[in-house]
Amino acid sequence: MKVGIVGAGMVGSATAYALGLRGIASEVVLVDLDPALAEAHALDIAHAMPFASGTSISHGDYDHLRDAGVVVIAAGVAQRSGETRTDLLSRNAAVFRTVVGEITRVCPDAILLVASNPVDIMTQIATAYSGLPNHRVIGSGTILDTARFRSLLGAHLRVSPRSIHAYVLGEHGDSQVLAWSGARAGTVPVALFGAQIGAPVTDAVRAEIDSKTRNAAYTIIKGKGSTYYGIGAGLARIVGAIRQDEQAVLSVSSVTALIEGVRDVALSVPRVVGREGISTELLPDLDTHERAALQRSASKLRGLFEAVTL
Ligand SMILES: NC(=O)C1=CN([C@@H]2O[C@H](COP(=O)(O)OP(=O)(O)OC[C@H]3O[C@@H](n4cnc5c(N)ncnc54)[C@H](O)[C@@H]3O)[C@@H](O)[C@H]2O)C=CC1
Ligand SMILES: CC(=O)C(=O)O
Repeated sequence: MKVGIVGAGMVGSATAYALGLRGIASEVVLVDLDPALAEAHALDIAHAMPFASGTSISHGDYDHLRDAGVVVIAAGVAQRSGETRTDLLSRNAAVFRTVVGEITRVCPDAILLVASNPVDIMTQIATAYSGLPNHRVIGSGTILDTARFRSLLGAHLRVSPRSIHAYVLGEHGDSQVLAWSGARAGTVPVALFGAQIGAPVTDAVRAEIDSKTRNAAYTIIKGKGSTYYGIGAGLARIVGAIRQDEQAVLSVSSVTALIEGVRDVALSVPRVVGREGISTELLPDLDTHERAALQRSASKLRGLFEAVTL
Protein backbone atom coordinates (compact mmCIF):
# COMPACT_ATOMS: atom_id res chain seq x y z
CA MET A 1 0.00 0.00 0.00
CA LYS A 2 1.22 3.50 -0.87
CA VAL A 3 1.31 5.89 2.09
CA GLY A 4 1.58 9.67 1.77
CA ILE A 5 2.98 11.83 4.56
CA VAL A 6 2.29 15.56 4.48
CA GLY A 7 4.61 17.40 6.85
CA ALA A 8 8.07 15.91 6.61
CA GLY A 9 9.44 17.31 9.85
CA MET A 10 10.40 15.26 12.89
CA VAL A 11 7.09 13.36 13.18
CA GLY A 12 6.60 12.84 9.44
CA SER A 13 10.14 11.57 8.91
CA ALA A 14 10.05 9.32 12.01
CA THR A 15 6.82 7.83 10.66
CA ALA A 16 8.37 7.18 7.26
CA TYR A 17 11.35 5.55 8.97
CA ALA A 18 9.12 3.30 11.11
CA LEU A 19 7.00 2.34 8.09
CA GLY A 20 10.12 1.48 6.10
CA LEU A 21 11.95 -0.40 8.85
CA ARG A 22 8.90 -2.58 9.43
CA GLY A 23 8.08 -2.92 5.72
CA ILE A 24 4.51 -1.82 6.39
CA ALA A 25 4.13 0.21 3.19
CA SER A 26 5.21 -0.64 -0.34
CA GLU A 27 5.81 3.05 -1.02
CA VAL A 28 6.09 6.18 1.15
CA VAL A 29 5.93 9.67 -0.36
CA LEU A 30 6.94 12.70 1.73
CA VAL A 31 5.43 16.12 0.94
CA ASP A 32 6.37 19.35 2.72
CA LEU A 33 6.15 23.11 2.31
CA ASP A 34 9.94 22.85 2.30
CA PRO A 35 10.67 20.42 -0.57
CA ALA A 36 14.40 20.36 0.21
CA LEU A 37 13.62 19.04 3.69
CA ALA A 38 11.28 16.37 2.29
CA GLU A 39 13.93 15.36 -0.24
CA ALA A 40 16.69 15.17 2.37
CA HIS A 41 14.63 13.00 4.74
CA ALA A 42 13.47 10.78 1.87
CA LEU A 43 17.07 10.21 0.74
CA ASP A 44 18.35 9.51 4.24
CA ILE A 45 15.53 7.06 5.02
CA ALA A 46 15.86 5.41 1.59
CA HIS A 47 19.50 4.66 2.45
CA ALA A 48 18.28 2.60 5.44
CA MET A 49 15.99 0.42 3.32
CA PRO A 50 18.68 -1.99 2.02
CA PHE A 51 19.04 -3.02 5.71
CA ALA A 52 15.32 -3.30 6.31
CA SER A 53 12.68 -3.80 3.64
CA GLY A 54 11.71 -3.18 0.04
CA THR A 55 9.73 -0.02 0.88
CA SER A 56 10.30 2.72 -1.70
CA ILE A 57 10.85 6.11 -0.03
CA SER A 58 10.52 9.28 -2.10
CA HIS A 59 9.42 12.90 -1.93
CA GLY A 60 7.18 14.94 -4.19
CA ASP A 61 4.27 17.31 -4.41
CA TYR A 62 0.61 16.61 -3.79
CA ASP A 63 0.13 15.01 -7.21
CA HIS A 64 2.59 12.31 -6.18
CA LEU A 65 0.11 11.18 -3.51
CA ARG A 66 -2.31 9.84 -6.12
CA ASP A 67 -3.56 6.31 -5.26
CA ALA A 68 -2.28 6.45 -1.68
CA GLY A 69 -4.35 4.26 0.64
CA VAL A 70 -3.51 6.34 3.71
CA VAL A 71 -2.23 9.90 4.03
CA VAL A 72 -0.64 10.87 7.34
CA ILE A 73 -0.89 14.58 8.21
CA ALA A 74 1.95 15.80 10.42
CA ALA A 75 2.14 19.31 8.98
CA GLY A 76 2.09 22.51 10.97
CA VAL A 77 3.77 23.75 14.08
CA ALA A 78 4.84 21.78 17.14
CA GLN A 79 4.89 22.86 20.80
CA ARG A 80 7.88 24.66 22.16
CA SER A 81 8.86 24.28 25.79
CA GLY A 82 6.19 26.00 27.93
CA GLU A 83 3.41 25.64 25.32
CA THR A 84 0.47 23.24 25.56
CA ARG A 85 -0.89 21.35 22.56
CA THR A 86 -3.99 23.55 22.45
CA ASP A 87 -1.82 26.67 22.05
CA LEU A 88 -1.16 25.44 18.49
CA LEU A 89 -4.80 25.35 17.45
CA SER A 90 -5.27 28.51 15.37
CA ARG A 91 -1.95 28.11 13.54
CA ASN A 92 -2.53 24.47 12.64
CA ALA A 93 -6.19 25.01 11.72
CA ALA A 94 -5.01 27.48 9.05
CA VAL A 95 -2.47 24.94 7.74
CA PHE A 96 -5.16 22.24 7.52
CA ARG A 97 -7.43 24.30 5.29
CA THR A 98 -4.86 24.02 2.48
CA VAL A 99 -3.41 20.63 3.29
CA VAL A 100 -6.70 18.72 3.60
CA GLY A 101 -8.07 20.39 0.46
CA GLU A 102 -5.02 19.31 -1.56
CA ILE A 103 -5.09 15.75 -0.25
CA THR A 104 -8.78 15.21 -0.97
CA ARG A 105 -8.33 16.71 -4.44
CA VAL A 106 -5.64 14.19 -5.34
CA CYS A 107 -6.71 11.09 -3.41
CA PRO A 108 -10.33 11.36 -2.35
CA ASP A 109 -10.44 7.68 -1.34
CA ALA A 110 -7.47 7.74 1.04
CA ILE A 111 -7.95 7.31 4.77
CA LEU A 112 -6.65 10.40 6.59
CA LEU A 113 -4.47 9.78 9.62
CA VAL A 114 -3.97 12.97 11.62
CA ALA A 115 -1.00 13.56 13.94
CA SER A 116 -0.74 17.37 14.12
CA ASN A 117 -1.69 18.86 17.48
CA PRO A 118 -4.01 19.46 19.15
CA VAL A 119 -4.73 16.15 17.48
CA ASP A 120 -8.35 15.63 18.55
CA ILE A 121 -9.48 19.03 17.35
CA MET A 122 -7.35 18.74 14.19
CA THR A 123 -9.08 15.41 13.52
CA GLN A 124 -12.48 17.07 13.79
CA ILE A 125 -11.31 19.93 11.55
CA ALA A 126 -9.92 17.45 8.99
CA THR A 127 -13.24 15.58 9.04
CA ALA A 128 -15.12 18.81 8.37
CA TYR A 129 -12.76 20.06 5.63
CA SER A 130 -12.53 16.72 3.84
CA GLY A 131 -16.24 15.84 3.88
CA LEU A 132 -15.19 12.23 4.52
CA PRO A 133 -17.26 10.02 6.80
CA ASN A 134 -16.08 10.02 10.41
CA HIS A 135 -14.70 6.49 10.22
CA ARG A 136 -12.20 7.42 7.46
CA VAL A 137 -10.54 10.26 9.38
CA ILE A 138 -8.49 8.87 12.24
CA GLY A 139 -6.48 10.86 14.76
CA SER A 140 -3.53 9.23 16.47
CA GLY A 141 -5.30 10.37 19.64
CA THR A 142 -4.09 8.59 22.75
CA ILE A 143 -2.26 5.76 20.99
CA LEU A 144 0.97 7.29 22.29
CA ASP A 145 -0.36 7.97 25.81
CA THR A 146 -1.61 4.38 25.95
CA ALA A 147 1.89 3.18 24.99
CA ARG A 148 3.41 5.38 27.72
CA PHE A 149 0.91 4.06 30.30
CA ARG A 150 1.59 0.43 29.31
CA SER A 151 5.32 0.98 29.33
CA LEU A 152 5.26 2.41 32.89
CA LEU A 153 2.87 -0.28 34.15
CA GLY A 154 4.99 -2.99 32.54
CA ALA A 155 8.15 -1.64 34.21
CA HIS A 156 6.44 -1.53 37.62
CA LEU A 157 4.97 -5.03 37.28
CA ARG A 158 8.07 -6.46 35.54
CA VAL A 159 6.11 -7.78 32.55
CA SER A 160 6.30 -6.87 28.88
CA PRO A 161 4.28 -3.75 28.07
CA ARG A 162 2.80 -5.84 25.26
CA SER A 163 1.14 -8.03 27.92
CA ILE A 164 -0.42 -5.01 29.63
CA HIS A 165 -3.98 -4.25 28.52
CA ALA A 166 -4.76 -0.70 29.56
CA TYR A 167 -5.95 2.41 27.78
CA VAL A 168 -5.73 6.17 28.02
CA LEU A 169 -8.99 7.80 26.92
CA GLY A 170 -10.27 11.25 26.03
CA GLU A 171 -7.97 14.08 24.96
CA HIS A 172 -4.42 13.56 23.74
CA GLY A 173 -3.48 16.31 26.12
CA ASP A 174 -3.72 17.55 29.65
CA SER A 175 -7.27 16.25 30.36
CA GLN A 176 -6.51 12.66 29.30
CA VAL A 177 -8.01 9.86 31.42
CA LEU A 178 -5.95 6.85 32.48
CA ALA A 179 -8.49 4.03 32.73
CA TRP A 180 -7.07 2.27 35.78
CA SER A 181 -10.24 0.33 36.60
CA GLY A 182 -9.93 -1.85 33.48
CA ALA A 183 -6.12 -2.16 33.43
CA ARG A 184 -4.91 -5.76 33.30
CA ALA A 185 -1.61 -7.65 33.20
CA GLY A 186 -2.61 -10.60 31.06
CA THR A 187 -6.10 -11.20 32.42
CA VAL A 188 -5.34 -10.10 35.99
CA PRO A 189 -6.28 -6.62 37.31
CA VAL A 190 -3.05 -4.68 37.80
CA ALA A 191 -3.65 -4.12 41.54
CA LEU A 192 -4.10 -7.85 42.11
CA PHE A 193 -1.11 -8.70 39.92
CA GLY A 194 1.08 -6.18 41.77
CA ALA A 195 0.06 -7.61 45.15
CA GLN A 196 0.86 -11.14 43.94
CA ILE A 197 4.40 -10.27 42.86
CA GLY A 198 5.27 -7.97 45.77
CA ALA A 199 5.03 -4.76 43.71
CA PRO A 200 1.83 -3.22 45.11
CA VAL A 201 0.11 -0.57 43.02
CA THR A 202 -0.23 1.95 45.84
CA ASP A 203 -1.78 5.42 45.54
CA ALA A 204 1.75 6.83 45.26
CA VAL A 205 2.60 4.43 42.41
CA ARG A 206 -0.60 5.37 40.62
CA ALA A 207 0.08 9.07 41.05
CA GLU A 208 3.61 8.68 39.69
CA ILE A 209 2.49 6.66 36.66
CA ASP A 210 -0.33 9.13 35.98
CA SER A 211 2.03 12.09 36.13
CA LYS A 212 4.74 10.47 33.98
CA THR A 213 2.16 9.50 31.35
CA ARG A 214 0.33 12.84 31.31
CA ASN A 215 3.52 14.93 31.32
CA ALA A 216 5.75 12.77 29.09
CA ALA A 217 5.62 15.19 26.16
CA TYR A 218 6.60 18.15 28.36
CA THR A 219 9.55 16.20 29.77
CA ILE A 220 10.78 15.14 26.33
CA ILE A 221 10.29 18.57 24.74
CA LYS A 222 12.23 20.20 27.61
CA GLY A 223 15.11 17.81 27.02
CA LYS A 224 15.34 17.64 23.22
CA GLY A 225 12.86 20.05 21.66
CA SER A 226 10.26 17.63 20.28
CA THR A 227 8.90 14.09 20.44
CA TYR A 228 8.84 11.86 17.37
CA TYR A 229 10.03 8.26 17.77
CA GLY A 230 7.06 7.18 19.89
CA ILE A 231 4.44 8.76 17.65
CA GLY A 232 6.26 7.59 14.51
CA ALA A 233 5.96 4.00 15.72
CA GLY A 234 2.35 4.57 16.78
CA LEU A 235 1.35 5.96 13.39
CA ALA A 236 3.08 3.03 11.67
CA ARG A 237 1.09 0.69 13.95
CA ILE A 238 -2.19 2.29 12.82
CA VAL A 239 -1.19 2.15 9.13
CA GLY A 240 -0.29 -1.54 9.62
CA ALA A 241 -3.74 -2.25 11.05
CA ILE A 242 -5.35 -0.58 8.03
CA ARG A 243 -3.13 -2.32 5.48
CA GLN A 244 -3.65 -5.79 6.96
CA ASP A 245 -7.36 -5.20 7.60
CA GLU A 246 -6.44 -6.31 11.07
CA GLN A 247 -9.52 -5.20 13.05
CA ALA A 248 -7.07 -4.27 15.80
CA VAL A 249 -8.28 -2.53 18.96
CA LEU A 250 -6.35 0.75 19.23
CA SER A 251 -7.02 3.92 21.21
CA VAL A 252 -7.42 6.44 18.41
CA SER A 253 -9.41 9.62 17.93
CA SER A 254 -12.47 10.10 15.77
CA VAL A 255 -15.57 12.24 15.75
CA THR A 256 -17.92 10.50 18.19
CA ALA A 257 -21.67 11.07 18.04
CA LEU A 258 -22.28 10.98 21.79
CA ILE A 259 -20.04 10.32 24.77
CA GLU A 260 -20.82 11.05 28.41
CA GLY A 261 -23.53 13.46 27.30
CA VAL A 262 -21.29 15.38 24.87
CA ARG A 263 -22.29 15.32 21.20
CA ASP A 264 -20.06 15.34 18.11
CA VAL A 265 -16.62 15.48 19.62
CA ALA A 266 -13.35 13.90 18.49
CA LEU A 267 -11.54 12.04 21.26
CA SER A 268 -10.08 8.63 21.93
CA VAL A 269 -11.72 5.45 23.09
CA PRO A 270 -10.59 1.97 22.05
CA ARG A 271 -11.70 1.50 18.42
CA VAL A 272 -11.51 -1.37 15.96
CA VAL A 273 -9.29 -0.42 12.99
CA GLY A 274 -9.05 -2.15 9.62
CA ARG A 275 -9.05 -1.52 5.86
CA GLU A 276 -12.10 0.77 5.88
CA GLY A 277 -10.82 2.76 8.84
CA ILE A 278 -12.74 2.54 12.10
CA SER A 279 -15.46 -0.12 12.17
CA THR A 280 -16.50 -0.06 15.82
CA GLU A 281 -15.92 1.99 18.94
CA LEU A 282 -15.77 0.28 22.31
CA LEU A 283 -17.09 2.09 25.32
CA PRO A 284 -15.09 0.80 28.27
CA ASP A 285 -16.59 0.01 31.63
CA LEU A 286 -15.31 2.90 33.74
CA ASP A 287 -15.71 3.76 37.40
CA THR A 288 -17.51 6.93 38.51
CA HIS A 289 -14.36 9.06 38.72
CA GLU A 290 -13.13 7.97 35.28
CA ARG A 291 -16.51 8.67 33.71
CA ALA A 292 -16.58 12.15 35.22
CA ALA A 293 -13.03 12.79 33.98
CA LEU A 294 -13.98 11.58 30.48
CA GLN A 295 -17.00 13.90 30.53
CA ARG A 296 -14.72 16.85 31.44
CA SER A 297 -12.25 15.91 28.71
CA ALA A 298 -15.02 15.63 26.09
CA SER A 299 -16.55 18.97 27.15
CA LYS A 300 -13.18 20.68 26.95
CA LEU A 301 -12.56 19.36 23.42
CA ARG A 302 -16.05 20.21 22.20
CA GLY A 303 -15.69 23.75 23.57
CA LEU A 304 -12.35 24.24 21.81
CA PHE A 305 -13.75 22.92 18.52
CA GLU A 306 -16.77 25.25 18.74
CA ALA A 307 -14.40 28.23 19.07
CA VAL A 308 -12.68 27.40 15.75
CA THR A 309 -13.80 29.33 12.68
CA LEU A 310 -13.95 26.76 9.89
N1 LIG B 1 -0.22 13.18 17.91
C1 LIG B 1 0.89 13.03 18.62
O1 LIG B 1 0.96 12.15 19.49
C2 LIG B 1 2.04 13.93 18.35
C3 LIG B 1 1.84 15.02 17.56
N2 LIG B 1 2.86 15.88 17.29
C4 LIG B 1 2.51 17.01 16.44
O2 LIG B 1 2.92 16.76 15.11
C5 LIG B 1 3.11 18.01 14.44
C6 LIG B 1 4.45 17.99 13.74
O3 LIG B 1 5.48 18.00 14.71
P1 LIG B 1 7.03 17.99 14.25
O4 LIG B 1 7.21 17.04 13.14
O5 LIG B 1 7.83 17.87 15.48
O6 LIG B 1 7.16 19.47 13.69
P2 LIG B 1 8.20 19.96 12.59
O7 LIG B 1 8.22 21.45 12.70
O8 LIG B 1 9.47 19.20 12.69
O9 LIG B 1 7.49 19.54 11.22
C7 LIG B 1 6.33 20.14 10.73
C8 LIG B 1 6.49 20.24 9.23
O10 LIG B 1 5.26 20.73 8.68
C9 LIG B 1 5.62 21.45 7.53
N3 LIG B 1 4.51 22.30 7.13
C10 LIG B 1 4.05 23.42 7.73
N4 LIG B 1 3.01 23.93 7.02
C11 LIG B 1 2.83 23.11 5.96
C12 LIG B 1 1.93 23.12 4.87
N5 LIG B 1 1.00 24.08 4.72
N6 LIG B 1 2.03 22.12 3.96
C13 LIG B 1 2.97 21.16 4.08
N7 LIG B 1 3.86 21.10 5.10
C14 LIG B 1 3.79 22.08 6.02
C15 LIG B 1 6.85 22.24 7.95
O11 LIG B 1 7.58 22.70 6.84
C16 LIG B 1 7.59 21.20 8.78
O12 LIG B 1 8.56 20.51 8.03
C17 LIG B 1 2.99 19.09 15.52
O13 LIG B 1 1.70 19.68 15.49
C18 LIG B 1 3.21 18.32 16.80
O14 LIG B 1 2.63 18.95 17.92
C19 LIG B 1 4.12 15.66 17.77
C20 LIG B 1 4.38 14.56 18.54
C21 LIG B 1 3.35 13.63 18.93
C1 LIG C 1 4.04 16.20 21.43
C2 LIG C 1 3.02 15.25 21.81
O1 LIG C 1 1.85 15.42 21.53
C3 LIG C 1 3.41 14.07 22.54
O2 LIG C 1 4.56 13.64 22.52
O3 LIG C 1 2.53 13.51 23.24
